[in-house]
Amino acid sequence: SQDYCHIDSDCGPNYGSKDRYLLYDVNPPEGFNLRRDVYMRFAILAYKLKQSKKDELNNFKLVLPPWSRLFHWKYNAEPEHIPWGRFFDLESLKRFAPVIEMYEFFDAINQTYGVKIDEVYVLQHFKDMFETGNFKDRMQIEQCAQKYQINYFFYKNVTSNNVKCLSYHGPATKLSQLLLKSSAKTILLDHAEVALHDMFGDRTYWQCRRSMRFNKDLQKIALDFRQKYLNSSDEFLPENWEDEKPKRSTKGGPYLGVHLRRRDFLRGRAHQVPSINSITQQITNLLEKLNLSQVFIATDADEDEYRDIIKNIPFKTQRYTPDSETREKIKDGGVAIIDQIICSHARYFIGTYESTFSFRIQEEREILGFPPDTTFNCFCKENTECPQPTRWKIVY
Ligand SMILES: C[C@@H]1O[C@H](OP(=O)(O)OP(=O)(O)OC[C@H]2O[C@@H](n3cnc4c(=O)[nH]c(N)nc43)[C@H](O)[C@@H]2O)[C@@H](O)[C@H](O)[C@@H]1O
Repeated sequence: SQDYCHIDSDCGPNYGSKDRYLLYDVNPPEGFNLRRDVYMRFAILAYKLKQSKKDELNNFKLVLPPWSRLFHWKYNAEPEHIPWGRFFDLESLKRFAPVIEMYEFFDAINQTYGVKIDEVYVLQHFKDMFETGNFKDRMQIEQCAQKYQINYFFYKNVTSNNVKCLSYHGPATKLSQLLLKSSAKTILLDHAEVALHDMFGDRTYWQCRRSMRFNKDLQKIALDFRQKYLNSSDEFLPENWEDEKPKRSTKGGPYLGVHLRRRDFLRGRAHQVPSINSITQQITNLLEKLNLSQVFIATDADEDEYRDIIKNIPFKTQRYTPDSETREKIKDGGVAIIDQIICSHARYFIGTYESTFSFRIQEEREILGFPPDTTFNCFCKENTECPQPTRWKIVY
């Protein structure tokens, strides 16, 4: 019979230490770039806990949920647990908040037979929130609104005997009240996306965002591509994000960067998504207006659709397509990041209305120091004017 590691049993090398572990998981259908935003809410919580350290209960490490079975990605082996270090620079993340990879957590508590999480809280919205318009910050253990199935990160041997549903409205940082009342060694918050940002767009938000530097191998692939095909070399950023200074003078490489979200957006957002003809027109007009002769297109469109998009653009077009060996190594997430890096270094960027993929590119360009006019642009349904993205400018 299996045995599990409990708070009382000193079954791992670090189990006797004062470290506590905060785990979180996100609603399965959520995509890569919303998950990056949820990470920020919890990294800021971990950062603030560390700053306010008063008692020994306040000793949390935030465990990074592996990238398992994302709805939009293809996985070869099932199930696959991709650690954060494959996409991000762990050292940079750790300079902001005390985060660790899931495998480091497993090592620390020695889960030879599996892990039983001491306390699990499944976050849910208050049932009456929209009816009564009560948007005050509050939290309360309530009946689960939906049947809940334990399936943490697609690990069969991560379970819990102590699961409660927590109706919640407020920023993730308010959860510190709950965490510091408990003395559990391991706490998992599921449906973490229910908790909001503490202060969206303030200095701490941007520090956290700046700490999310990409994995260095991916940065190198993107730089090689820009040098080889787009006549673009690197923009200066200091080695350490903490040394970055405000600037607005970045010019970017001599190309237009485009992010075109297609696939499920064609169904879910048909009233906003432009036709192929309209896209061709808008790209051509922009290239002429900006006096640029090449465009880099990041898109989730398939090859046929991509060919239809570029066939009537009378300028040089580029798309990043890795060979099969590279794709196997960097996965769909790596390709997405390389697309984002290349778009974020363009002289001018135009993205897709309300796509979090485009939002992350805009943030990257804010960090790089581009003038906002060259960043906060999106395609219109027709080749006319339409609402443009909110300008969430960087704060230092
Ligand atoms: C309709 C909603 O859309 C939301 O997507 P949205 O905000 O665009 O932003 P993402 O969640 O990042 O987009 C979903 C996935 O599509 C792929 N993708 C999109 N655009 C590109 C691109 O230009 N290049 C590459 N390489 N990959 C791309 C990528 O795998 C990304 O993780 C989802 O998060 C929600 O779950 C929901 O599906």
